[in-house]
This record gives sequence, C-alpha cells and structure tokens, in this order.
Amino acid sequence: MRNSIVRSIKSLTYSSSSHLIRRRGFATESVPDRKVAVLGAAGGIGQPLSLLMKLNPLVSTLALYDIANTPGVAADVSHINTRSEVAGYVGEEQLRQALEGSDVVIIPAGVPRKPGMTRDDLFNINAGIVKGLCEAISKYCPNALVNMISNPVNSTVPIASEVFKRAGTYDEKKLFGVTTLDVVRAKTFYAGKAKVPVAEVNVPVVGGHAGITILPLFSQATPKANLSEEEIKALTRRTQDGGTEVVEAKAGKGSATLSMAYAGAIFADACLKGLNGVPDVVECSFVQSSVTELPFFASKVRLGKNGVEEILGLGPLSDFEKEGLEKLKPELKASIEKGIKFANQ
Ligand SMILES: NC(=O)C1=CN([C@@H]2O[C@H](COP(=O)(O)OP(=O)(O)OC[C@H]3O[C@@H](n4cnc5c(N)ncnc54)[C@H](O)[C@@H]3O)[C@@H](O)[C@H]2O)C=CC1
Ligand SMILES: O=C([O-])CC(=O)C(=O)O
Repeated sequence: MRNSIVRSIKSLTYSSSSHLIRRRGFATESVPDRKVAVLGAAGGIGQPLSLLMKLNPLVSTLALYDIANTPGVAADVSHINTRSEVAGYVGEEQLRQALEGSDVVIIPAGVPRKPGMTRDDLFNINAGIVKGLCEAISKYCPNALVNMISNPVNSTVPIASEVFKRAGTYDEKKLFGVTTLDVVRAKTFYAGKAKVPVAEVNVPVVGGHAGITILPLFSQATPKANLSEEEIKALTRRTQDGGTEVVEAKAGKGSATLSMAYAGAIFADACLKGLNGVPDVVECSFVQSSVTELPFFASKVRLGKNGVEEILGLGPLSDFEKEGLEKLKPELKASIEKGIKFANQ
C-alpha cells in the first residue's frame, strides 16, 4: 500500500499523443487504454479527484459526470498536459455516454455530513442517488470496476450489489467500497505517535466505514513501535472519528474532500494497476467477503485483471482488536441489511 500515484508521477514521463510510457533510462513500454468515469465530478471530492485522475498516466479517457457544473470542471481539467482525453457530461440524458466503455467508475455522488450527523443520516438521500447510478452502470458498463465513495458506504455497497444482481450483471469481484481514507488516516496518526517516517508506514484497517465499524489493526502496523495500550486505544478512536474531526472543523461546510480525493485516487490507481496485470497490488476495501460471517467486510484485497483476485484474512489480532471486531459486527450487519432491504423494496 505505497503511495503509488506520487511514485508514478515522479518516475514516469508520458505523452498525451501516444499510449506509450517511458521510464527514464529504460525501454519504452505500452499501457492499455483505460477509461475512468467519475460520477459526482463537480462536487467537493469530485473536483480534486478529477484533477488527480487527470494526473494518472494509466488513464486514457476521463469522463466527468454530474447533475450540474461538469462542463466547467471538464474544460478546466482538460487543459492539463497529461495523457487522458477529458469530457464533461451533465444530466441524466448524458449518463450513458459518460459510462459507456468505462473500465473503472468512481462514485462520489451524494450529500455529505454536517456536524451532529452520522453517516447513516445520509442514507435517505444517498441511497436513491446510488441506486439510480448503479442501474445505469448495469446497463451501460456492466463490466466496470465500481469504486463506491458515497456514504454510508456500509449500506451503499450492498445497495449496489442488489441493483446489479437484479440486472443480472453482479460480479462480486468488481464492487468495492472505498475505505482507503481510513488507511490513510491510520498511517498518518500512527507515524505521528510512533515517530516513524510516514512513507514507510503500513496499517491494515478492516470492518466497515463508520464509527466503531472502522477497525485499524495497529498490532500489525509496520514499522513496529513500542506504543502503550492507552496510546493504541487513542489512535484507534482518532481513526474511527477521523471523518467527524473534519466535519466539525469544516463547521457545516461539508466533510473530508481533499484527503478523500487523495485516497480515492490511490484506490483507483490500484484498480487500474490490477487490471493492467501489475502483480501484488494490495489495498484494503469493503467487499463481498467470507472473512467473517457478515456478507460484506473490509480487509486487505489483492487486485488483479478481473478486480478482486484474493481476499486476504485478518491475520493475528490483539485482544483489544478481537473485542473491537465483535463489537462492530451488529452495527455493520444492520447497515448491510438496511441497504439490501432498500434496494429490494
Ligand atoms: N468513503 C469515504 O471515505 C468518504 C465518503 N464521502 C462521501 O462522499 C459523498 C460526496 O461528498 P462531497 O463531494 O463532499 O459532497 P458534495 O455535495 O460536495 O458533492 C457531491 C456531488 O454529487 C453530485 N450529485 C448529486 N446527485 C447526483 C447524481 N444523481 N448523479 C451524479 N452526481 C450527483 C452533486 O451535484 C455534487 O456535485 C458524500 O456522501 C460523503 O459522505 C466523503 C468523504 C469520505
Ligand atoms: O465523515 C464523513 O462523513 C465523510 C467520511 O466518510 C470520512 O471522512 O471518512
């Protein structure tokens, strides 16, 4: 789980007119054409995420879709002299064009939290938005990898799975809840407390993406550090409350957008690398899973040419983590069931 985007940008030069990528000092190699669609591209996450995807040399076509304001965002981003061709699509009548041919669809469409709200409070509005977008995906790009950012992720991913099942297009290997921001936060907070270089830190985060369902496994963090039980508990709480920390600091102006765009770009890059056959691409994600008795669960996932190649187990847990795992299950189960019920009513 390295910072692959930054690495790509540093180590590669690329041409906007050909699909060749030249590693400085090494032979030229070709990369396949890949279309990425961002749904909700004009929003707080959508705009910086579109920028970051424009910087990604693995993308050849970037489709920016929203219900408003995408022409401006697309015109702006399109002037950046990188490989991908950019097009903006606005309104439902252009959704088909935005989606057709997509390899990866990233969904940050929907309303964000305000102080005092839980992610589940967004369900009533976002569930319908996600359902509509997934119906379109099942029609126009049923083979795309779907990166679900819209909250509550613990419910929106099950909604997507039900929509795809109903359409006969469900492939559990291709549906991902994006939990990368939890990993990004866990790494940052751990590095600060353990006083180790942040770029070297790895911390798996499992479970789901809301409050106590976010379970960072600091017992598996590397590089190892001698943190006290109290310090580990505080780091766990801060990771679980990271979203709320930003919501409160923004004081009514939304939730995490910039760090989320970064995290979303890391995860989409991992999906593209997997599709392109790069070996050993592993990220945490909320996917259909048999790691626990719950039908969906976030854990480390190996990405490959068809999406999920392997779901990795949890590994050894500390007593504190075992307790956290049992505590999160009822809430996560209820959120999953709420999504499934909504999609089928
Ligand atoms: N998975 C995660 O870790 C995180 C998830 N989020 C979630 O991401 C979502 C978006 O957050 P922000 O970008 O801050 O919100 P925002 O309100 O700034 O942007 C949302 C965008 O979605 C668009 N939209 C609404 N309905 C749409 C539809 N039917 N089709 C296409 N676009 C549509 C809006 O026009 C707007 O441009 C929220 O649900 C938020 O909770 C936020 C941070 C982290
Ligand atoms: O907290 C929120 O509402 C947005 C989010 O999911 C996060 O920042 O992790």
